[in-house]
Amino acid sequence: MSVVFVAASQLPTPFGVFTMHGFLDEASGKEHVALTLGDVASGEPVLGRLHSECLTGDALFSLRCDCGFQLEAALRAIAEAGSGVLLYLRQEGRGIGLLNKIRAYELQDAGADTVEANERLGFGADQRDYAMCQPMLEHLGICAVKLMTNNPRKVKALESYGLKVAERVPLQTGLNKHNRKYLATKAGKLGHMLGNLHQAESES
Ligand SMILES: Nc1nc2c(ncn2[C@@H]2O[C@H](COP(=O)(O)OP(=O)(O)OP(=O)(O)O)[C@@H](O)[C@H]2O)c(=O)[nH]1
Ligand SMILES: [Zn+2]
Repeated sequence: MSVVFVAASQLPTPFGVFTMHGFLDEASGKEHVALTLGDVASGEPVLGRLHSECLTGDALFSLRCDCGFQLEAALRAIAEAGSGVLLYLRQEGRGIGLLNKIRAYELQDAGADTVEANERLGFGADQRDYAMCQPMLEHLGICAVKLMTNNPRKVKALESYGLKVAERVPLQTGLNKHNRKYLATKAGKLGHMLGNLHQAESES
């Protein structure tokens, strides 16, 4: 896989001033981003998140999923820790793309769950691969992470690329009445570890 670093700049956010590193995956043409804060290349495990693109949740305030809430919580946690990394991966809709995700939402509006909807459209339940993470993290000098995720596939994927996941840090936030079924399906069919899901349902 050829993932090349292109440029880096500052990215001030409400949580802190991150450094934004831009990468091009030459095979797919996808443009990925890493946000870092503090010293991430010390060799010690850094707080990290692999965040898959969700235009609807990350930018359009959608309550159908938990993505936007997780993005904010992860950046906040990194800022509080004083160092860490968030890889923003352009694998929208668990890899099926935005327009197909809207097709899948249409099927979900008619009663399908998130997995059934993908399958009815001829896709796998989760088509993501995380191969781009290895060269991105290597460029940043990161070999070990404390990974903020509820998704065991992300842990396995990083380990399969020779990266060390020193710890899994649960990232449960943003439960509301619109995403309750979606999150239950993630736990039931996709293996997400969402044991304390019902602790903090927010009104929407
Ligand atoms: N196909 C499809 N994709 C969805 C749906 N809801 C959210 N997504 C996508 O699912 C992905 C969620 O990614 P992440 O935030 O990395 O979350 P995750 O794999 O659930 O694991 P965590 O690390 O625990 O958050 C994003 O790419 C979203 O666009 C849906 O109903 N159908
Ligand atoms: Zn989402």
